[in-house]
Amino acid sequence: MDTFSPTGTIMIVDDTPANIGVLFDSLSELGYKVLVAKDGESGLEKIGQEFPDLVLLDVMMPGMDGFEVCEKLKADESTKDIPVIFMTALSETKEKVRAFEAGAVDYVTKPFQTEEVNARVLTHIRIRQLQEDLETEVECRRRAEEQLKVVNAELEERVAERTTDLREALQQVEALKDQLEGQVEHLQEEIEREHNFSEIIGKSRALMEVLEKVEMVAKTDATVLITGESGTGKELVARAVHGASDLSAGPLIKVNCGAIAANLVESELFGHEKGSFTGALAQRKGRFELADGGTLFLDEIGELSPEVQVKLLRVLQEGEFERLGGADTIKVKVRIICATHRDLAKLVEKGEFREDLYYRLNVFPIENPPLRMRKTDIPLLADFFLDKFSRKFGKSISGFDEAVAKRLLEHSWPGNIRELQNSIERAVILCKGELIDFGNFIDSRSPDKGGAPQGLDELDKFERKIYLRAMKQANWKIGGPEGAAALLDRPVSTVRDRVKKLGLEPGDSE
Ligand SMILES: Nc1ncnc2c1ncn2[C@@H]1O[C@H](COP(=O)(O)OP(=O)(O)OP(=O)(O)O)[C@@H](O)[C@H]1O
Repeated sequence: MDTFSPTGTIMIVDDTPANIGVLFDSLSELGYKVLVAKDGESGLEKIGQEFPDLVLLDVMMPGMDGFEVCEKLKADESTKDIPVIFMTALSETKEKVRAFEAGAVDYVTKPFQTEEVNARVLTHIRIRQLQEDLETEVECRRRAEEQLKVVNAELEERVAERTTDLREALQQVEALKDQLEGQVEHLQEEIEREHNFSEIIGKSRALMEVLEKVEMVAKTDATVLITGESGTGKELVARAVHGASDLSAGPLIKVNCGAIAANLVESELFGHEKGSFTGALAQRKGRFELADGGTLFLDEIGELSPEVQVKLLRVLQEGEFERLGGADTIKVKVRIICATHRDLAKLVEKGEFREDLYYRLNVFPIENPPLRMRKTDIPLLADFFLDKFSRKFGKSISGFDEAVAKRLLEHSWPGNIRELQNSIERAVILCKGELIDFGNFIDSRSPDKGGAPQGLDELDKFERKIYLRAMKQANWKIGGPEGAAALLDRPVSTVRDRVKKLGLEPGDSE
């Protein structure tokens, strides 16, 4: 059902009062507000003031006729949308066409039926209102769309800003992650290194460089030549290379080339068949055979005799050898690590060491720095040995007194870590209190009788005493199984050097 009710303002422009009267009554009765004008000019003026919702316009009027009024209304932006219904007595189609051309929406023919006029008025008011509603809605939508566009643009801008922020943050996080991963890797390597080489005490840069080299070479099968002064831990480094290698499950066989009597070196290295020489009571496997599938550590390689150097070269080149007195060729897979405290290059120069063997051995050199070049390790090592020997001898010694701690750092340690270790072992034995003091470094029960040259410090004096005793016991022989070197468990060349430096001679007193 149509619920549209007649509301709004209607302007009647007509020069015939009777017409106005009829229309006024019937439209007012329906509920419209009705305005009237009696000619074109005043009608136009009133419409411009009141803006009615519809105009009923007479065509034939004195002065300005209906067509002209209508054209003027349509030409004015403020009134052009007001619907105009012509009232005409003309039945000529031409006139009606003209009315539409002037902008009318409809016409009624005079004399008119009020129902028809009412129905047309209501229809056009309704159309006009629907049109207005539509226009309002279109405008609302247009505004909403515009606002939406603005909001979208703002959002897009914010999203772009946020994306840039997030990207930057992400880049920073990634950089941080890389950095942290690097640090973790480095720390893991350090922990691993410390764990892998846990028996090697020290944190000095020089020692770390040695351990880095150990790690690098361990996984290869390259021959390693460890150099460095006596007592710097060359054997420990050799063990570390073996321990970190793929052969670690295999044996590590050590040969001290300097300690074996020259005539036995061959048999030691390559083995012998029963009866191959006097005293060869049974077949014996040499160290090369024993080391098969593992590592052979040739310590004091610089002490090898020229004959054995040739044989060693052959094994290294061909990986095979024969036992002494044997005919069978034995093949082995052995990784070689050698060590020396001597300058092999100099020995080559002097013709005491084969050049070709030197190059075979010197594939991957590792130089162990002397203790005086890594002083930061001294307190760590001293504490380590103090702890070790305190336990061993069941003593509770908490440390070193200040003077000793200072002296330990100042001493030049010609015998390196071995010397430090031996000094601390003796001091622990002699120590009666809780702290190691200077007195513990001198054997107080055998006072110095002036046999030692002046100028040696306490540690050197003690070393002198030890060497002198060993030399006396060995009847002043340095090499050989009963020589002083074997007694002291030190290389012949070292003992020879020290005896000379300490100025020891038969007849010296302690
Ligand atoms: N970094 C270290 N941490 C703990 N102990 C060490 C360290 N370096 C060496 N030592 C100890 O010092 C002693 C001497 O070390 P090692 O025998 O390895 O020295 P070397 O250089 O082979 O000596 P040489 O040339 O006289 O044979 C050993 O008892 C060893 O355990």
